[in-house]
Amino acid sequence: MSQQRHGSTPGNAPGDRAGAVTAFPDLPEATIARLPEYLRALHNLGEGGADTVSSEGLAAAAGVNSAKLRKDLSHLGSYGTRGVGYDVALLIEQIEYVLGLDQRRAVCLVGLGNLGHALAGYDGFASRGFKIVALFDADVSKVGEEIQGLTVRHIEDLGRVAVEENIAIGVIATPAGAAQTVADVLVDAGVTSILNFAPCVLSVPANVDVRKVDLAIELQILSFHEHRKASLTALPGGRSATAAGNQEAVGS
Ligand SMILES: NC(=O)c1ccc[n+]([C@@H]2O[C@H](COP(=O)([O-])OP(=O)(O)OC[C@H]3O[C@@H](n4cnc5c(N)ncnc54)[C@H](O)[C@@H]3O)[C@@H](O)[C@H]2O)c1
Repeated sequence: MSQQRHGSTPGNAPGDRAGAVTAFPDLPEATIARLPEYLRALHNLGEGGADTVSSEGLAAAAGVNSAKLRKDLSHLGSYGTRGVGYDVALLIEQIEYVLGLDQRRAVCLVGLGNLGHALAGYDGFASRGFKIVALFDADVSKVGEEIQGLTVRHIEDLGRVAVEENIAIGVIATPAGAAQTVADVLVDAGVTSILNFAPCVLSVPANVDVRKVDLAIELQILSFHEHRKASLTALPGGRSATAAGNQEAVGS
């Protein structure tokens, strides 16, 4: 098998955008979720001087199993070269193309409280294809504040600024009680992708994509795994005494 360039599979060639529009790869959600992990690992490998990487090497660097990785990359038409592996630069290009990272997306952030300040102050988004171009809050005492060279604007200005700045993605970092109102403002402004940090479900039109980030949910999932590990070690032959204590603590 040989590594195939974009275009060897219909519709994923950086140099063949017209084809891509007509046959954009229809990727499983789980694959889409892993592509950024591959990309991060590939950038690290490239910065470390690697030109090629085996599927096992990339899988280990991305923290997934290699069969899953090969399957994921086959969706992009990328199979690697037997005995050589994947071309790091080419694979970066392919993944960035599929994720749409070859176009820098303008992002706005709504809610400049504790979380909003941390997000606005983070300089790692730009290197990964995103630029925060506008900040909004409803609290007049925050309007006018400068954060990382941007001035906090009033939420009432969002509609106008979204058009001026061609904002593609809106990040919500307001309390849950305000998040739906903010989502409505974003949707009315033509924003079709929302990243929601508020712990609530948003109601949006079908053409709007919402991703939710909830650290409490992640902790609850880890809690489940802790609980399960404790249950297993409590079985005969396991570390029952310690496990029983853990299980009680997790389950309480
Ligand atoms: N996803 C996570 O893992 C995670 C972690 C921490 C906090 N959060 C959530 O993030 C949100 C923000 O948390 P925080 O600690 O920064 O809160 P905060 O109270 O410090 O800040 C909220 C900000 O939103 C602004 N705001 C309120 N209503 C608004 C509106 N209608 N339009 C524009 N701005 C408005 C407030 O003026 C304030 O500046 C909360 O919903 C919180 O539960 C999520």
